[in-house]
Amino acid sequence: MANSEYGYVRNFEQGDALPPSNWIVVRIDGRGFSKLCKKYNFEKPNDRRALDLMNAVATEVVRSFVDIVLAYGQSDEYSFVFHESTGLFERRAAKLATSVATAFTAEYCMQWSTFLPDQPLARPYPTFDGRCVCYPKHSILRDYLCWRQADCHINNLYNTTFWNMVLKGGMSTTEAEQALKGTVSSDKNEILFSRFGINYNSEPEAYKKGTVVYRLYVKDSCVNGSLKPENTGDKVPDTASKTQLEKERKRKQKAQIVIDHPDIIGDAFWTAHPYILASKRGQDHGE
Ligand SMILES: Nc1nc2c(ncn2[C@@H]2O[C@H](COP(=O)(O)OP(=O)(O)OP(=O)(O)O)[C@@H](O)[C@H]2O)c(=O)[nH]1
Ligand SMILES: [Mg+2]
Ligand SMILES: [Mg+2]
Repeated sequence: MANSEYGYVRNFEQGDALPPSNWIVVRIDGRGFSKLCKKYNFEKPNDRRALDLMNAVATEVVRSFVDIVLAYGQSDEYSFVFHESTGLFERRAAKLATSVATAFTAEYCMQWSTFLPDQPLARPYPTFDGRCVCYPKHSILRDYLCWRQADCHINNLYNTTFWNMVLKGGMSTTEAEQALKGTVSSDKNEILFSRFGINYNSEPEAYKKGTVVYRLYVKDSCVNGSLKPENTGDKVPDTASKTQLEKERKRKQKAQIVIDHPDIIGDAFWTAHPYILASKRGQDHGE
């Protein structure tokens, strides 16, 4: 059929392969979740059940795409970081974004009743959009993750203060909005403490920092994020053999997946887990 008179229509398709040696972030975001959260009476500003659902779903997505090295989530979004060396779907942007977003959507709907058993899901069902962004350097990828975590903190501090003023302080939403105009972080901390007896620092880490999902490897079982080659002495081949790649894939599938709420702006998390963003052998760009 390829050579039929209709074959030429393929020429209208646009290539969308992402550049090599870039970290690829697929960020998914809930469509119209402001409305959805109202419809299902999600607790304000954070609904633990909805958050747990998002994290359980992200864990399954990480499990099913072995080239995802880390995922970071907050609110109705999750960023999935694919290793810079991934060859999945020939790095085609649309395939990556749609595959992750649809996997997330399907899993979210399937797991909904486990986390919100009293709220039967009805149409329009929750959906998530997805986009790919490339980061050419490990340091820029780190800045991207800092950006999302800082956003989580800023929004959570605002929302926590706002909803306390409304739900406990008896203000209307307009009054609370007006009162918070022009305030900085320390003002909000002070409002929370003096009016509601809340020490913001004691709020749950999951709300303040968002969630990180990653594979936990037993110490020393990996070299630069790759399986330590067996029976090769100290020699590490530049290009992994098919058997090695297959072994590595299996090891990733079996690895324990961790859900945690660490600070990812500072260095401590990255120093403790150097394999997460490690370049593979032969692909180190000397950063
Ligand atoms: N009540 C409540 N709302 C939440 C929770 N998590 C997320 N949201 C809401 O979800 C919305 C997410 O914001 P956006 O993604 O910017 O907006 P959206 O309505 O999803 O719109 P689009 O993403 O543009 O389709 C915000 O309104 C949040 O307040 C929660 O745990 N509780
Ligand atoms: Mg949204
Ligand atoms: Mg959002």
